[in-house]
Formats: sequence, C-alpha cells, structure tokens
Amino acid sequence: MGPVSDRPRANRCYRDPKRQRPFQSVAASFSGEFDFSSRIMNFTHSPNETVLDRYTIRRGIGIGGFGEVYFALSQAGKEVALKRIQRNLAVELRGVSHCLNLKHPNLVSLHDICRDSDDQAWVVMEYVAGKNLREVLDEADPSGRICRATVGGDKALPSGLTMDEVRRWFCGMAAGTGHLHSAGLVHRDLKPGNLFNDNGIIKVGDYGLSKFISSSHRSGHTESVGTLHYMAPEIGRGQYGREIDIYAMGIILYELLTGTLPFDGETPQEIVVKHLTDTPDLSLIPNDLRPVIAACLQKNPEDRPNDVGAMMAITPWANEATQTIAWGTPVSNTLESNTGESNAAEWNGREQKFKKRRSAADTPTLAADPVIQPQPTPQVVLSHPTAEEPIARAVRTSFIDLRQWWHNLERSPGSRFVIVIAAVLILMVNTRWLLPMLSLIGFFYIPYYVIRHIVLQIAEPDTYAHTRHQHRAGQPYQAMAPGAYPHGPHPGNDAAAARHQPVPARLSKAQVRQMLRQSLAQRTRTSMAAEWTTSGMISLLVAGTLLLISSVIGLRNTEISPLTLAPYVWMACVVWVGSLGLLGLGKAWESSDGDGFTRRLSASFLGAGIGVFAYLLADALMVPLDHGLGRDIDATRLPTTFYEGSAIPKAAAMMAHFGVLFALLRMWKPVDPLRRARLSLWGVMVAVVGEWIVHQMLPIPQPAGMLIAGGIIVMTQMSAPWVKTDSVNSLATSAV
Ligand SMILES: Nc1ncnc2c1ncn2[C@@H]1O[C@H](COP(=O)(O)OP(=O)(O)OP(=O)(O)O)[C@@H](O)[C@H]1O
Repeated sequence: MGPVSDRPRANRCYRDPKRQRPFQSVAASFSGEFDFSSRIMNFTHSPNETVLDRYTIRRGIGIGGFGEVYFALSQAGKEVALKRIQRNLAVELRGVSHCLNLKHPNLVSLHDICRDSDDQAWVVMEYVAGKNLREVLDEADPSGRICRATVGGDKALPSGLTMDEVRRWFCGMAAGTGHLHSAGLVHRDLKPGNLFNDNGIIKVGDYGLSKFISSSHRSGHTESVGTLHYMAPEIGRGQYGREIDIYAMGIILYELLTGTLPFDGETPQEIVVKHLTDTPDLSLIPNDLRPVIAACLQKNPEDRPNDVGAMMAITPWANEATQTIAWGTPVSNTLESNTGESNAAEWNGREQKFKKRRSAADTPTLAADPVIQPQPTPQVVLSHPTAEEPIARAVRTSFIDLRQWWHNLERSPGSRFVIVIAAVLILMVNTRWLLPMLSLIGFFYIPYYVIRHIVLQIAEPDTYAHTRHQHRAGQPYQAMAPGAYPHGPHPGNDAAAARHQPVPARLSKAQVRQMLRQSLAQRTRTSMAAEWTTSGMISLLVAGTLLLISSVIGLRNTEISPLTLAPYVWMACVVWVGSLGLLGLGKAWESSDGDGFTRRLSASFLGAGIGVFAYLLADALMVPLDHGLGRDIDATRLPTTFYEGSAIPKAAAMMAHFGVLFALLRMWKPVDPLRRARLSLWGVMVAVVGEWIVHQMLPIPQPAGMLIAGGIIVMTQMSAPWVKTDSVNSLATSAV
C-alpha cells in the first residue's frame, strides 16, 4: 500500500461541460485528500483520535452518500478505511453482514461492521491506496491517452483510456461484479468512483451498502446525482435485478473508451429521459466493442446479457488468459490476506497456472478446475422455458409501479387515507361488472397458468438443465449474443427451449438467422410440444377474448340466445382450431427457411381440414351457411358439386375455399419465430384481401370468412413464439 499522500484526488465539480463528467454532490466535490487544517468538510473525527477502541484515525478521505470515510491504522499498524455510517442507515446494516465473508481479488474487502460507544455504526474495510476510476478518467490526458483502437485508424477519441487500460478496468470490474452476482448480490451503485486501482488490481468497492442508497437514501437531498449517469432505466420502476449492474458496466465501458457518457444532460431529468429513450451513439466505439455496449445498454433489462459471463462472452476479451477467473465464480476462500500484494500474487499465480494449462492443450476445455476456466465460445441460449409467465409478469410489474407511485406520493397521512377510502368506494360501486369480469379472466387464466407451468416443467430439456447446473456450480456461463434473447410478454418466447450455437465474433444478418434456426432445430420434440401447448393455450385465451368482445358488440341490440350466440362461437372455434393447426405446422417449419411449394401444399391441406371442421361445426351449431353469400355473387352459377340448390356451401366448398386460401397465403410467415414483428398488420390485411378474392370464386358466409381469415392470422401471430431479431440485426450490422 502506498502512503495516502500518494493519492492525489481531483476536485470534483457539479459539471465540467468540456469533459462531460458526471455531476457530483457538494459533499463528494470535496472528497479529495483531506487537509484537516483547511477543513471544508465537517468530518466528525479528527486525526489521532481513536475510534472503536482500536483504530487511530490518520485522516479523512471523503464524504460520500453513506457517511464519512477515514484512513486509519489498527493497533498493529494495519491500514484500513473506516466508513462512519449515517445514523439513519445504521439500523439497516445487519443486511450487509453477509458481504463480510466475500473474498475476491477484484472486490474491496469488508473486514467488519462495528458500533462505537455512541452506537454509531462503522464499516471497517480494506484501504485502497490507488486512484479510483473517476480520478483516472478526470486526469486522462487527451493527447497521451487517446484510444486509437480500431476506430478509423488514427482517429482520436476524446479522452478515453488506452485499450489496455480499458481492458484492465473493465475486466477487473466484471470479475468483481460477477462474484457479487454469484453470491446473490447486486451492486446497484457501480460507477467509476467505486472502482479502485490497487497496485494494478482493479477492485470494486461500496457494494452491499448501495442497497440502501438506492432505496432510502437516494430519495433524500444529500445524494450525489452523479450516479444518475449509470442508472438503468428500470430503476425508476423499482427494479433492482443484476441487469442494472450490467447496464452500469456498459456505461462505464463507454466512458472508458471515449471519456464521455452515452447519456448526459444539463439536468437530472434530461439524463433520466435519455436513459429511457435515447439510443447511444456508438460511432466512436471500436467495432469489436460495439456489440457489448449495445447489449448492455438495452432499455429492456431482459434484452441485456443476463449475467457477467454472457456479457464478457461478447467482448473481445472472452478468451484471454487474463480473464481466466470465471466470471462470477467463487474464488478460493483460502486467500489469507486482502492486501493488494497477496491478491496480485494469487491472481498472477492463477494466470500462470492457467497459461500452463493452455499451452498443454491446444483446445481450451471446460473441464476439471472449477476456478480457472477458459471462457467458452460465445453461445446463443434461448431463454429459460419456465421463466415467469408474461401476464403474471405484467401484473407484477404494474403492482411494483403502483407501489412505487404510492411510495413516492408526497401526501400527508390524512390525504393518503382519503385516497384509500376513495379507491375502496370506487371498487365497491363497480363490483357489479368487476366481479364477473375478474371471474371470467380467472376462468381462462388459472387453467392456462397451471397447464403451462406443468407442461414447461416436464418439458425442460436436458441440455438446459445441464446449462443451469454448470451455472450454479460456478462454471463459465453460457454466453448469449445480445440480440438473441427471446423477449416480450410472450410465453412462447420463454418456452423456446434452451439450445446454443457458437457465435462467431462478427456476424452477418444471415449468420445470425442461420444460427438461431440451428438453435431452434436442436430442440427436443417434448420441448416443441410444450411450446405448442403453451401457444395453443394463449390462442384459446385470445379466442375467448375475441369471442367476448365480438359478441358484446354484435349482440348489443339483440336478445342473447344460444341461436344468436352460435355464429360467434362458431367463428371463435374455427379461428382457434385454424391457428392451432398453423402453430403445429410452424413447429415443423421454424428450424429452416424451407421450400415454398411444399409449405403451400401442406398449408393447403391444413386449410382443407379447417374448412371441413368449419362445415361440421356450423352444422352442429345450426349456423346458417348461406348468410352473406348472395350480396355480390350470383348463386345460380355456383357448381352444384360445391353448393346446394339454394347456394348453401357444402363441405367441399368450405374445404376448397380454405384449402385455396391457405395455399395462396404464405402461411409460414405468421408462425416464424424470426418474423420481423410479432404482429404484422400488413399480414392480416393480406389475409383478409386474399379471403375476399377466394370468396369471388368459392363464396362462403361473409363477413365471417374475412373475420376468420384475419382472426387466424392475428391469433397465430399473437401466440406463436417470437425471437426479437432487431437487436441481433443491429449487432450484426455493427459487427460487420
Ligand atoms: N476502501 C477505501 N479505500 C480508500 N478510499 C476509499 C475507500 N472507500 C471509499 N473511499 C474513498 O472515500 C471517498 C468517499 O467514499 P464513499 O464511498 O463514501 O462516497 P462516494 O463513492 O463518493 O459516493 P457514494 O457513497 O454516494 O456512492 C471517496 O473518495 C472514495 O474514493
């Protein structure tokens, strides 16, 4: 450890427009090396004071969000940093205690949490003598440390670090954060000020406590708004998954490379809005790092790499020897000391060991040593089939939003009480329609939820279980291409079985699609059946809703009877069966681009089957099939093979009608998981117009025919799995 005076600290200011540095609080602005004689900050303790009966304070380092940080010496002369926690946070410290036993070369060690005689809480931690990244970036000299990297040859970037430095800071941060994640912790406050360079080892600090800064403390008035620059959009909704750390790492990588922030502004509001809506400008980022930044900065946390391993796998550093501590892998607990020297030795030892192993075998293996692993080839993994049900997820998120709103509501207890009473009254007054509606939703939803859950549990493919097993055991993570995550509120996406394919470092669009097709092709039949069942259940739900809406609209002036309701039930059933059939065909089609003629033929057979089903059901429900036929068609000219004398379609007419229609339309489009949009209205229009054209030759009841054709396409698209390919495409574009 170097002496404290070796540690020049840059003064921080609210804003330095030239360098585009983040905001910092007044307190933080004085967090440079502290001179007690010219005290500006009000440190509670003075030099040479003994605290906690065993530490002698030498100087104040700074005042941050949680309280004051001091450099102190133990009685035996060990250097420590002492953080005096603000009184209002002290009570929450018991939750931090499990961080005490975390050990990793890239984490600033927490030694202890103590209380002094005034019941004041202190965190005793490893003292890091080196600079933090904020200082390093602030000092970066544009003329000497520009990143020439791979962007436009000699084109100079504003004031980022050299590529070697970028790599060192980023990989160290990733390893430390990965370890936190594997211990079930989310840092929540990753920012350059919390990253330290300790004799060449990058260390992540301030973890464990940030939980409180993000909930209670940040709502106060003393916080640094600087961290807004690193805050993921979902934090506003009260979501604190590890994806927020991935997001912050993306921002930090951007800043390391360019010296600027991707989302900046003159006011906190402006910054927040940019996080929520802006696309980062990656033009200054070297080609090979664009994919990882693009992936980390996705607005939707589900679109980001879902762990540090996945993130690292899309960096150029995934397979380097220096990255051999598996991301998030618990590093040996036998590290004796937390000093930078011993950690460095440990780290270097591991590197040496790994290098030897690498040279012993040409091909890196994932075997044996649970700690030191070469990173696997980047992989595409489709998401966990038993992931949270989308409707449940939507409801849960809304509840979180509501809770957040309630929490942030600046109202007196009295007015809160009035709001609650008003809400209860509104609910009570509306019970007449609310209760039936909720029962109806429950009627469809609960069976769907249960069946989905059971089916997906059974269908979880072996390979996926294996992947998760590896993950738990701390083996290198399955990596994901950033855009390859199925996403959106769709169980079919979740149900996409987990398979993986090697991802080349640079991908063309065609390669990405090909890779995804291969992934899809590798799924087991059971898994595909599970997806189909899920899609079927969803389409049943959609059909039920459509039936409800259409009958409410259609029968609003008519007396409701089985006879008047029958046509609506008939249409809903035909649409549902039609989309079920298409979804089934889709399962066979989705793994390849396929041959158009063969597909049209099989679709035509399916259409014929749907026609027969429609005929039989109409017969059973006594739905008149001549309705709407005569308006624009001369019924007398119709072939008698297909139509009865009074122009009522026979089974053959229905069969031929839907057979021709399905052959005409490119029915593999709405079921393709790689379709451009989940729901294409253009596709629906084509189906309706196509149906009208077929109707001119082989008429069937209208507007039922058009509604059925459009309905099948809508329902199929709504319930067929969909892998969002936009970001894959942008990844491909940016990588090429
Ligand atoms: N273990 C440590 N060793 C050396 N210096 C430290 C250590 N921990 C914190 N510091 C320094 O102490 C100062 C205050 O740190 P602190 O973490 O309290 O605030 P911050 O990171 O600036 O803001 P916040 O806590 O709000 O995120 C900073 O300058 C930080 O670099």
